[in-house]
Amino acid sequence: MMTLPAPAKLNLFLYVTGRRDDGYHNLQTLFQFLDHGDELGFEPAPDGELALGPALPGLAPEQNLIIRAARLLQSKTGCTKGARIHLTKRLPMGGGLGGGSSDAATTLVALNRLWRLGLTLPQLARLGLQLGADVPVFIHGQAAFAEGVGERLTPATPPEPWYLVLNPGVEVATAAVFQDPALPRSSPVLSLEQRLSLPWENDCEALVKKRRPEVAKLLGWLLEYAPSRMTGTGACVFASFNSREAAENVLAKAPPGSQGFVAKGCNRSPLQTALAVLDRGPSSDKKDQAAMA
Ligand SMILES: C[C@](O)(CO)[C@H](O)COP(=O)(O)OP(=O)(O)OC[C@H]1O[C@@H](n2ccc(N)nc2=O)[C@H](O)[C@@H]1O
Ligand SMILES: Nc1ncnc2c1ncn2[C@@H]1O[C@H](COP(=O)(O)OP(=O)(O)OP(=O)(O)O)[C@@H](O)[C@H]1O
Repeated sequence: MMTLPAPAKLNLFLYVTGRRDDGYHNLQTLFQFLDHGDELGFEPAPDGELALGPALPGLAPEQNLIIRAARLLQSKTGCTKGARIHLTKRLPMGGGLGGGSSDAATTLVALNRLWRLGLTLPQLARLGLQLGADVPVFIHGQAAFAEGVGERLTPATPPEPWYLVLNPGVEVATAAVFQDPALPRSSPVLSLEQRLSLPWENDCEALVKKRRPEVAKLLGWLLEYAPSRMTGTGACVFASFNSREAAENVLAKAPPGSQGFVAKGCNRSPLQTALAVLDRGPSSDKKDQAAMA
């Protein structure tokens, strides 16, 4: 079984700079990964068979981005191989942590290896974009300033603090936020340097706080302890700390009904780190040990 992580992302800032003719929005956002997320296991299966378990409540397997990613890869390459996929779901759905997109990205990268298709990361990222605006950054696996709908990526190296992520327990549909007439859509297009030097904000935050009092309440609570924001289109909120211990101390006091976790910000995706370990293989570990002895 090939086991690989599907990490969460945070949008450290998120500005909406305009609406395109197709209804999608141009953004300027800073993506960073977390060392916390879902986990996927992949095993070969015959005759193009695709099986996924356990099922996610309320989501038919054919709608799951994991199966959609696998089918897309089969149809684009004509591959007739199959896979059995095991999903350990840890990320809240509709939480703004990109769980579905990350699952799709890990599936594309893993099956490209399992089925020996030889697609490059840019080719996989182009395929992934058909599944969701956030999929390409998960495939490239490097923290990035994203523009366009999220597909134009410039690598970035923001600080890597500890984060406390809190989930108010409500699901926010991304499409509903982008369709809302009250969403501000005219932030200026600035350079990465300008964006980094200005305060980091999220253009969706005020609207979601208004529509979802649970988000407003939790963010208000968290702001008492540390600088805090919403990620993506919500509903999760996050605050940064200098140490794991400081973040865990605040988690221990979190209001009843909220759920959360502490994780480290990573500019290199845990998926890339796991793939590098796979590539090195057990034999090169032994060689390293021998070289160090
Ligand atoms: C807002 C972010 O979370 C920032 O990371 C993402 O850009 C959202 O990415 P995602 O969940 O992969 O979104 P998609 O599945 O591609 O799109 C969901 C819906 O959100 C809207 N949408 C999404 C991304 C974008 N740049 N403009 C949009 O208007 C579209 O109505 C779309 O139908
Ligand atoms: N493997 C999957 N994991 C989670 N959601 C999935 C998956 N496949 C399909 N979905 C659908 O996608 C929707 C959004 O899920 P996701 O967890 O990616 O939201 P999100 O964290 O808000 O993402 P983003 O920040 O990219 O908007 C879910 O409500 C669900 O209907």
